[in-house]
Amino acid sequence: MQTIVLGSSSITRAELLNKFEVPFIQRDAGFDEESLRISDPAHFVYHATKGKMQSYLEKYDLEMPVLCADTVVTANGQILRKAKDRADAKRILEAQSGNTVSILSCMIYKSKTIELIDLSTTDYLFLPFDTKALHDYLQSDEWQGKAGACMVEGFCKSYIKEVVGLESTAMGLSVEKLLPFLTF
Ligand SMILES: Nc1nc2c(ncn2[C@@H]2O[C@H](COP(=O)(O)OP(=O)(O)OP(=O)(O)O)[C@@H](O)[C@H]2O)c(=O)[nH]1
Repeated sequence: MQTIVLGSSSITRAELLNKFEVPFIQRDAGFDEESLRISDPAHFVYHATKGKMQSYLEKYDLEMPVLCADTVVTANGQILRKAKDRADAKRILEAQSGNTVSILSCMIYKSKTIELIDLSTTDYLFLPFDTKALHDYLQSDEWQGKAGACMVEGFCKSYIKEVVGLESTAMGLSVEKLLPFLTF
């Protein structure tokens, strides 16, 4: 399998590619999502991913295929992105406690021969988060750098009452959907 570029600074996305044994190098795409003024979650995550890809291609060529992605969490129709600080993380997590949450991940894979664009959603019905467990999680700083301050494989896992969709999508990269295209 050809080595690709993960055009992302995300540790989680790197861990996902390693889990699926996809050979890659990692480069930051260097796009500022804060520049986007889009309230619709699907539009936001798509344009953020397009922006990352465009930013990457301004700096690098396509000698190696490149993969960019973006993830947002939504609850009550709001976009819940990465928390700015612990208080923001508390607000964001409380919006998800006992609630239906959708996590949207968009990815764009581009090589000299193909371009794949995928936008997937994983829906969770969470039980109410235990107050002390939430406090301890907030003290841990694990919420930092995570869309929605959420870790579906970590803190949030024990509160999952129902789930529809891939866990990888919820973690930031729908790798299972990418794999068939890596041999093109
Ligand atoms: N471990 C973990 N990480 C998550 C989860 N949900 C979202 N994330 C991560 O949250 C981050 C969402 O922020 P993005 O702006 O999409 O990506 P980033 O980390 O800033 O990295 P770039 O691609 O360089 O922008 C990504 O790194 C996701 O992998 C989760 O449930 N578990």
